[in-house]
Amino acid sequence: MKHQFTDAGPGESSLTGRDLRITDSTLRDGSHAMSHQFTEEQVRGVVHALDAAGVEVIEVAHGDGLGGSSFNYGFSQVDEFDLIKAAAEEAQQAKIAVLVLPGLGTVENLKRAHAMGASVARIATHCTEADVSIQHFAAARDLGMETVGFLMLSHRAKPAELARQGRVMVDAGADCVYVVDSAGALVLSDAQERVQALIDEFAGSAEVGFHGHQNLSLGVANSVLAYQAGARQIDGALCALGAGAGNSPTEVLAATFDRLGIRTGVDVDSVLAAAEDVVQPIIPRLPWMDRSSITQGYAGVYSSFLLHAGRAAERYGVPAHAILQRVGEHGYVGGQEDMIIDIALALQEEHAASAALYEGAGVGA
Ligand SMILES: CC[C@H](O)CC(=O)C(=O)O
Ligand SMILES: [Mn+2]
Repeated sequence: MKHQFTDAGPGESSLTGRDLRITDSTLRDGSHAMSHQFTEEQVRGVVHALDAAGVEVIEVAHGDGLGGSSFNYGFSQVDEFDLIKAAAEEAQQAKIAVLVLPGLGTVENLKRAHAMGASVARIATHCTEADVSIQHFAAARDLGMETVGFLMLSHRAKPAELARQGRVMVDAGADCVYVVDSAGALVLSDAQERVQALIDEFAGSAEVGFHGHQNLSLGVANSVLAYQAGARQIDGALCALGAGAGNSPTEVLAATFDRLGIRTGVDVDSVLAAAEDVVQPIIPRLPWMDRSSITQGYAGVYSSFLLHAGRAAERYGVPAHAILQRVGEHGYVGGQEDMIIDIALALQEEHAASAALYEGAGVGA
């Protein structure tokens, strides 16, 4: 059954006649791939192009959400509140969204983002920890913001458990809850079953969204399956700019849904131009499915760990994909970035020990 939005309200569009809302996260998830170095000029250019293409929600923040700029996660070049303000000034019709991870971003950060012009609060927790979002939903609703819950690393919870966690967010005030495939680890029916479980649980009382990553190259296919299961909010990023192998490319989502006759309200030609003319020239490295990012999808590792693992690999002389494989085996979650160093040191020690053994045995002498 197709869902039609009619009038503006929380979770709804002021546009009529579209079946699905695309939220673009180039300026938030893409911040991971940019090592959080977006400038105000770049933000204005991307917002202008997305807005003109008809994208209705544009997320802007540090890659790890409000308050993420830090030694542990990486410092932003420009204060995210200045970027949010610039985005809100630039947007003619699009809403500006922000992401908050309770424990990292605070209610005070949310209030400040709202004062800068953000009107959608996306509140993210690990997929089994939805209860830590409750006061943030209350604060967002008090501010009159549209509210979206983000259940991260959704592959780590079975559909029924994810639905229970989604219920916690809806009861706390979420207008929509996303199945977030942070590791790009969900394979087709895995994504669809999780979306379906939330749809059944909410029974129309809240929407369901899907946020994909390309580590196994399934972001767009999973998004289509999510739509077919009932998701009505789908995330993307121009040129796939996002953590790991990147997000589902917004321009591919727009083109694919258009070919399926599913209306997104996004003009395909304009969004293709936005990707090629505005984003491609400013990014140092296109997200790609290489050994490390595929390992993330395969082993179920948080996409934002990619560049942290790359830096540790360089520093300690061990392969990034080996670090990520082990992160997957340990099941580390967002916030445990420092364990990447621990693993790199352990791998370095193991390599040194096996090299000594090799030499001691006279092999290669
Ligand atoms: C660190 C927040 C994270 O990047 C949120 C997200 O986009 C995801 O979990 O995929
Ligand atoms: Mn993401």
